[in-house]
Amino acid sequence: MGLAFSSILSLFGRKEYKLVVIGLDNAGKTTILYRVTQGEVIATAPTVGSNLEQFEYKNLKFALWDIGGQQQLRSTWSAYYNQAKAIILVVDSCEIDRLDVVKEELHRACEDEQLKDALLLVWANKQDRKEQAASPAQISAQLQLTALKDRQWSIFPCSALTGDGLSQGLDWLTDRIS
Ligand SMILES: Nc1nc2c(ncn2[C@@H]2O[C@H](COP(=O)(O)OP(=O)(O)OP(=O)(O)O)[C@@H](O)[C@H]2O)c(=O)[nH]1
Ligand SMILES: [Mg+2]
Repeated sequence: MGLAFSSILSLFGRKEYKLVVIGLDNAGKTTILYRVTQGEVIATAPTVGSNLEQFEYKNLKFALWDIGGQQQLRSTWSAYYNQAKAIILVVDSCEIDRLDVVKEELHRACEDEQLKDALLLVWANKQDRKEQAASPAQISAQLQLTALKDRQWSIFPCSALTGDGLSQGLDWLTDRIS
């Protein structure tokens, strides 16, 4: 049965894994999307709706969904969760004032039945702003990541501008998928 299934998969091409990027407005989600899929930093405008890009990493195929993070758009996030292999939470590490709101949104997402088996990767973005950026440990504590039960999660510092930390996050994901 397993063999037959894998032959069918190879007939129609390799499986594609769905990743959904969430986070508050201005966190850097769209910048990360294009950094990861095109390898460059592009000028962004606030996302209304979503962006979808496909990419390959370590021989795995991914569909990366980036959703608008403005307050009035957050109720639409769950419409993207179906079949997601992982949720990627992008946090602006310099916006410590809004970590409480991030925490609420994250814990709401984690309670969604559609995400019960999804991996959680947290990118503590904007670490290039060294003076202002909170550390992953501080962000992890504020978001109460250790309170997430039955969930594989990890947090990585990163900068969409410099590209630092993005491959470490993707490595963590692919190690758990392959
Ligand atoms: N310094 C710094 N700025 C960043 C970084 N990543 C993104 N930005 C800037 O943050 C701003 C918002 O980036 P976006 O990628 O549009 O943010 P978003 O999360 O997609 O926002 P919404 O679409 O409104 O949800 C832009 O001015 C980016 O250039 C980073 O790593 N470091
Ligand atoms: Mg955006």
